[in-house]
Amino acid sequence: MATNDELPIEPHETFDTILVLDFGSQYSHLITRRLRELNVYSEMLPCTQKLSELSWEPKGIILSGGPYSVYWDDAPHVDPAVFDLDVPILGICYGLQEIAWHFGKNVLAGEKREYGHAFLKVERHSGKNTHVDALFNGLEDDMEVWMSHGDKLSNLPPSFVTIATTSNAPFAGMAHEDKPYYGIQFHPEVTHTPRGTQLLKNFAVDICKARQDWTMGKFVDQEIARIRALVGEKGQVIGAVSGGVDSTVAAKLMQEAIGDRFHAVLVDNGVLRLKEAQQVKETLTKHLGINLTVVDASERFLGLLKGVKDDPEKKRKIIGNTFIEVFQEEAKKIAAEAAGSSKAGEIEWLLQGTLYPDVIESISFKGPSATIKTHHNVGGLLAGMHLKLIEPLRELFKDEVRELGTNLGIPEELVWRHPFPGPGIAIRILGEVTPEQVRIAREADHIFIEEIKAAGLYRKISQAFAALLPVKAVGVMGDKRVHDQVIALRAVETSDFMTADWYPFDGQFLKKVSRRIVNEVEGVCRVVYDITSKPPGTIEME
Ligand SMILES: Nc1ncnc2c1ncn2[C@@H]1O[C@H](COP(=O)(O)OP(=O)(O)OP(=O)(O)O)[C@@H](O)[C@H]1O
Ligand SMILES: O=c1[nH]c(=O)c2[nH+]cn([C@@H]3O[C@H](COP(=O)(O)O)[C@@H](O)[C@H]3O)c2[nH]1
Ligand SMILES: NC(=O)CC[C@H](N)C(=O)O
Ligand SMILES: [Mg+2]
Repeated sequence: MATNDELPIEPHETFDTILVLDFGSQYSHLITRRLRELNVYSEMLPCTQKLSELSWEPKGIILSGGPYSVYWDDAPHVDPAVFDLDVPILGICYGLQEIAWHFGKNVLAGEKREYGHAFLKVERHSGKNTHVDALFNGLEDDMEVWMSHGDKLSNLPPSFVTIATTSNAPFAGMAHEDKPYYGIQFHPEVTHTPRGTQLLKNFAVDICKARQDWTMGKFVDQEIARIRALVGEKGQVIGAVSGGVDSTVAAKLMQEAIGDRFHAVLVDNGVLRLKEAQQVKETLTKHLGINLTVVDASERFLGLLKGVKDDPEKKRKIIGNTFIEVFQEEAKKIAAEAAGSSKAGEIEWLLQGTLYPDVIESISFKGPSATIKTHHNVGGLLAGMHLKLIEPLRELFKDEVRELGTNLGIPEELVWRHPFPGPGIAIRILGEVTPEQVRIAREADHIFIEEIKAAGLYRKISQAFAALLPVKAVGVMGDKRVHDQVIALRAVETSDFMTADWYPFDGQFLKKVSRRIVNEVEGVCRVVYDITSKPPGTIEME
């Protein structure tokens, strides 16, 4: 493990790094993911990144796809200084067009758009110019690829040769005769291009000569060393820990790094899942040795939520703000308790479970996307508390966090838990949140999840829950008329939670869940299944 003197501060300083410059494609982050799967470290920055402001040297640069046309007046362009760096460059789709535009201004709107599968013919040049073939080395002459473009090159820029064609795109692949510059019109990062990962490997490993040494184990060692150096010998850290995978993994890292100088706090806001606070406490304390305080603030939260009926944003704000208040009070208490002891230092740091997609969103050159709903945010704690942030997962994607959690010995059922929002069941109870409504929603949710697990479907589904609708329907139970509430089940499949599709359960499964909920949960006489994708729906109900 590194000592403080030789402390590796950022992964790009120790690992050979491929820089992805993002032009706004929906798939840009997948390029980074694919490279990391090859154990090549990669980071993504906006396409507008000034190279003079970059403090580290990439081994290679990939220009991503994007929704613009390079010939538009307001199209984004890469800092021309990338072509002065002595590193290989690969342009993908818009990226190819950007290279062509830089060298020849030769891109225009095609007569035919090309979306979906296409057959690529590779052109080899061995003999005179072997390096231009390097991108397709070891790949077949005919490849299935995936395209998504409307623009095309009118001709090759000077000094480039064709390395691949499709029936609609005579310049589907090009390479510079002397320099390691390549462009491809198709997307190697999507699974619909079956040999795409091999192509990215050819670029990163063979052409850029990047070492394949990015592993979770090394990342953990570095991160622990970095945390120790940041916090110092005495510093104390407080962390909001929900029992969700992100905050649990972050907490485990902190605990490994600084032991009992890390204080994890779980706020029971009265709208957690059934018996959740107890279970999380047990898992974190007993199995993971994390010093967790559960603050029971359920009455306070439910008191504040009383009477809030028609405005979901109001619920979210009440919960978000009260989280902050409770957390601040707790930080003060911990500091006061530690004040007398010899090891005590001030609480200067706040742990957050920020992931790479959140970072990407906030650095996007397009700016953050429109607010659909206010996600409760521990970042809001900063103003009053003057805490500095530690975000050990800020370079990782969710599936990498799961891998890291597994490496750290966190039990599988915790690592693979479905995400659960901070405002909890409150945003799954449409209408007023009362203790009785919480009971109904919780019990129904518990049955639904129990059945999903029993059917072996939990890992196939990305997120599932029961919501409680604010309407009553008539039913007949035991020959008596009932007038009770309606539960809506929701289960979705998604890779990034930005878009999602509802899960196609079979009828028998739904029958069983419905029967159990109506029989076992008092106050419910009907169950419906939500078959809305996102968009236009969102995953949560409010
Ligand atoms: N009940 C809670 N008590 C303390 N902190 C919480 C609570 N709920 C949420 N948080 C904080 O808010 C952060 C964001 O919540 P979010 O649900 O996105 O992440 P998570 O709970 O760690 O993981 P997951 O996405 O798997 O649910 C958490 O990482 C945690 O710091
Ligand atoms: O910690 C959180 N605080 C919130 O306020 C919040 N709102 C939504 N979510 C989660 O975000 C993902 C996308 O949800 P939506 O489609 O409903 O926006 C889903 O996984 C949601 O559960 C939240 N998580
Ligand atoms: N996917 C892309 O990068 C598309 C690039 C460009 N907008 C085109 O239509 O050709
Ligand atoms: Mg959560």
